[in-house]
Amino acid sequence: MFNESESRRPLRSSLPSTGSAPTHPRLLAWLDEVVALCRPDAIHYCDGSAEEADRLARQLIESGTLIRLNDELVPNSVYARTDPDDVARVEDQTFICSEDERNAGPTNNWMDPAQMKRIMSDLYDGCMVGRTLYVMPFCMGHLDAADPKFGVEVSDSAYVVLSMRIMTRMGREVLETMEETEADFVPCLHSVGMPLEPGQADVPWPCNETKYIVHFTDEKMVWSYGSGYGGNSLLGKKCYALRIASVMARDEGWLAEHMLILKLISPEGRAFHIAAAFPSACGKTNLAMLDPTIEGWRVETLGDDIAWMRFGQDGRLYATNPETGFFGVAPGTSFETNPNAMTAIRKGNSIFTNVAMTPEGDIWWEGMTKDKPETLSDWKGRAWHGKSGPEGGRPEEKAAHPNSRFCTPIEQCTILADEYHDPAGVPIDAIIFGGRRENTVPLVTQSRDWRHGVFMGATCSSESTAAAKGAVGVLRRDPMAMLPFIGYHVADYVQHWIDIGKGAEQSKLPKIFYVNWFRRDEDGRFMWPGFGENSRVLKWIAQRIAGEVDAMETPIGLLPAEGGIDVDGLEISDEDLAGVLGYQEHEWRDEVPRIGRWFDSFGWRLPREMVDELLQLETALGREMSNFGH
Ligand SMILES: Nc1nc2c(ncn2[C@@H]2O[C@H](COP(=O)(O)OP(=O)(O)OP(=O)(O)O)[C@@H](O)[C@H]2O)c(=O)[nH]1
Ligand SMILES: O=C([O-])CC(=O)C(=O)O
Ligand SMILES: [Mn+2]
Repeated sequence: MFNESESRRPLRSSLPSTGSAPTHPRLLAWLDEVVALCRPDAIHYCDGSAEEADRLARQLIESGTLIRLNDELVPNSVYARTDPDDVARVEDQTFICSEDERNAGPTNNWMDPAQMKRIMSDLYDGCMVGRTLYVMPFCMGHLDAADPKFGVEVSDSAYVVLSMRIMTRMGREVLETMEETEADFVPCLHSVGMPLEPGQADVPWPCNETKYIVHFTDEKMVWSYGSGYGGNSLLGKKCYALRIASVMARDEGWLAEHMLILKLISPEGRAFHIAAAFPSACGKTNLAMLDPTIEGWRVETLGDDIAWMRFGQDGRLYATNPETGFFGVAPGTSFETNPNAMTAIRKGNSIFTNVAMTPEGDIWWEGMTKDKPETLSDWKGRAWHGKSGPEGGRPEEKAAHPNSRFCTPIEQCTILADEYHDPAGVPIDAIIFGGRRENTVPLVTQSRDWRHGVFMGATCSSESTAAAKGAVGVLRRDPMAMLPFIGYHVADYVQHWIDIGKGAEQSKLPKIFYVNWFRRDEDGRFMWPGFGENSRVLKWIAQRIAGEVDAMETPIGLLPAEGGIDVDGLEISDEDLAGVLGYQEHEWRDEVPRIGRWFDSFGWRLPREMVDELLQLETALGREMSNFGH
């Protein structure tokens, strides 16, 4: 695959190695090529064991990449500070390299796969000199799933090994299953892009200014170079479970989505399964672990970031979480906002990246406690005293990077639903789309039907966050919260959603809702308290599914009727409540041409159904305008 066969290149078999080598023929052939190209000094075949993780953590602590945290406060946990320029996904440098440019579509960067391979092979040439190559067989989803999805990540970063072990099923058992069943796998090649010459000292966070996150979607292969940060380096997550899997899902008739999965249980004990898509840093982890403020209602967690949904024998859509950990946004997480996440985190066995640290060796971030500790060392390693900000910095700086993260095993979540362990997953009753909009989009809207729901998802928009490099707070369309993760043409993706609905028995399809927790008043204050109070919206959704409450038909969809949302005991002014629940016609009249321009960008592949929906919205708004005479 690299068009290289020079004899000076090292042979894998001549390298010092630890762990047991695979026998899988395709894997061996691929490893031979990687070794010849990247030229690591040694190779380690990961077994995924706790002993292996311990050993690697100790090495990384010694070399200065990791700091051990206080065992009494966060047991068995470590802390990493990245290079200040390697803190988020790099969407500009993320590519979908399909053979045919037209299949990448207008929302992805594209390059000819052969050209990309030439560029990256030059970068990979000798990129692991002085380093160890780690081989990580992994499985996204259950090993005993009907159609298990295997991958093998090879990386020169032990931080990646420790993180992959938390986030995926990784190691010996996976390899054995792959070998026994002669299963194919997605090759995922990762390098931090910083070789070490003999005698050259390493830096705490090796990376390269040049970064590429590349998906060969026809071949089903991932190449990542230059970044050690989560979404760029843990290749099972966004690269495989969303970008590559979305292509598989299109071809095989299922859905790979950027969604949390939760189980909502009513006071009578009735269970509702809900999948919800919000863009990065817009509230998936928080909703997945929600602690309801309303009497008698409970939430159990199934997943907080990725959902794979397939039709079951009974014609219903079943969701599974292919991951085994949380890679959650730290700032804003507290015992008040997300007690379940805090409890899971406090059990330890976690990796914290770019948070702040107290002198006692505890973690801290903005929003964790009301008051900032007196002394801290921040995510850049600078000392903080009192309120004055970092030494040599500005007082308004944050001690934890806004995209700092905790990486924690999902099993530590005390409200994990039993069904998480079921390879068949859970039947989904409702799908929620959402975004971060300071205006226009009401707290909750139900779609009239599947097609209208797909329209809501396809036109979903959000203000950008710190989860990706670039300006924060810029409004962009983010279809189904998948904008950075669709592995093919966005129009075909929306068509796929429409087709999923067409092929199904309508009454068995999940109901679709659109929510917005982020509406603000003129002073920029959030009008809806959010977090645990979002349970009031979930209750309305459950009651809609059960047919227990009425809704109001409006041009934009079905809104809660007067008194429909349970606000018993909620501290909210009538003005704020009306402000979040209602919709402003003038805002929607402004929204229609924006949606039109968004759809224009799809080109001729834009599904006809979406044009119809937009026309219907426009007409309904027009009619409404004349009805009310303004
Ligand atoms: N105002 C408000 N903020 C919220 C709410 N839910 C979450 N947030 C904030 O949104 C930010 C991100 O929330 P997360 O739940 O971590 O987002 P996510 O969608 O899981 O993010 P990724 O892991 O990047 O995919 C945090 O700062 C939260 O405090 C809410 O209901 N209201
Ligand atoms: O992928 C990452 O780095 C973190 C994440 O969940 C997201 O950005 O949606
Ligand atoms: Mn995410």
